[in-house]
Amino acid sequence: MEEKSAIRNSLKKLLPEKPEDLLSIISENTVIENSVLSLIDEAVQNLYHGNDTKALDLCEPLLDKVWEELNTGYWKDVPMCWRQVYSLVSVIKALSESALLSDSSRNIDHMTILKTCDMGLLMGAPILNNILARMSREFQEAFGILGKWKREKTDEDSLDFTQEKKQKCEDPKTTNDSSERKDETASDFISLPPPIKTQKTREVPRCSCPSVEMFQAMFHDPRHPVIITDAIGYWPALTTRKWSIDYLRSVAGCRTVPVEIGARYTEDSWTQKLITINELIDIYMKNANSETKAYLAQHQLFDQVWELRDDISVPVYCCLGDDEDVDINAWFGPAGTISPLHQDPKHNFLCQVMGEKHVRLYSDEHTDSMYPHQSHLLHNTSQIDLDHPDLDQFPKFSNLPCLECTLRPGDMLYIPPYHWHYVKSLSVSFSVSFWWQ
Ligand SMILES: O=C(O)CCC(=O)C(=O)O
Ligand SMILES: [Fe+2]
Repeated sequence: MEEKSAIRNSLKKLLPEKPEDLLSIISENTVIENSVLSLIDEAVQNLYHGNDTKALDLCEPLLDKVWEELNTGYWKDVPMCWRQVYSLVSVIKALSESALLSDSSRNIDHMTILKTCDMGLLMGAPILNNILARMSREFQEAFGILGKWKREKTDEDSLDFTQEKKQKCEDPKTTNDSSERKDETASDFISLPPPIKTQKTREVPRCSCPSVEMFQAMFHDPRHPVIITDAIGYWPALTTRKWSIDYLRSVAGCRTVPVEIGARYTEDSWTQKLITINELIDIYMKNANSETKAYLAQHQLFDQVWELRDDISVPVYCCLGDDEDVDINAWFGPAGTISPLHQDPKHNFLCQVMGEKHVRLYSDEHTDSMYPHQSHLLHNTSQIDLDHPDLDQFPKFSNLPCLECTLRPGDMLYIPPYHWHYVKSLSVSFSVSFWWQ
């Protein structure tokens, strides 16, 4: 009982002092109807006056109303104020739930509250210096969900590896080690896409931690893919808090995330759903050949789970662009996930943290021979299925030069803007991509 009220109090400390300050995130001339505004006002007043039951009961109809607004039309056209209100009501809901943890008639447990925070983080827009991310961190810590990896800053966290950085670029044929494929869960064999004999295929070159100037002169300006080695080895994710299935469960297992369900996003049966990371692991990762693939793909997990953000760093080379504006995405899934041949508009560092991935690359100079889909939604994706290439249907593709590689933990692949890429995981895999420009 005491522990529960301690949790509630530590969460309440994150709130602004006065109800007006919480309400101030809604701008004066908003499109939100007065009836909704007065419900929000009532919920906030009840929360600040300790009427948690009343505050919580007001949240359900409010969230239903906002949900409807969020799901009308295209996501990009949804007015930002509705997303902010979704976050605001999620804050009220999570706080009043935390106060009612001991109320046996309510059936609220730690998962209920984390789910409320996550729904706000996923559907809402950040408010009050990302209060929902701060609340979920506080909540996980207070509830002891962070387990044995509970954060403790050590000197090793800030280890600087610069002294060890060697500047040398090598031919991949001589440096590709034959390290064995290791993987913690299923190790069934995942087949590579068939080689296309008419294409001249080379390995992506590897370069050990070049200086920024050297990277710019050799790869960035001429826009050549390269695997930079020895550049991210100091990340806590690869050292002190070495990521593993157990570690991810411990830090983020209870968190709700969007996953893609289906072999690849070009298929009709492909869909998305919200599940916890524990469910992703238990249901989809234990059997590599499981019929249905689930992939936590292109998700800004690090804005949601701050503990994981502390385990990685933005690569130094991003200073060649606007390093304030880097999109960091997580890609976590079982063996056999496929990102079909596609292109993205920004520079990319695809960093491998757990497991292995096979990548094929084609230069943007050959876009004419890549047969992009006609539809607006898939115009950045090729119609060519690399796992079953049909060269009669796509003849111009047959003679293109191809680059390929296998990414292993510690590898950082530079993909220049608009370079076509196909990615298949060969084991349970976690990659982090940095898109920058
Ligand atoms: O790792 C993957 O499955 C795809 C990564 C990707 O397409 C990207 O980082 O742009
Ligand atoms: Fe991509």
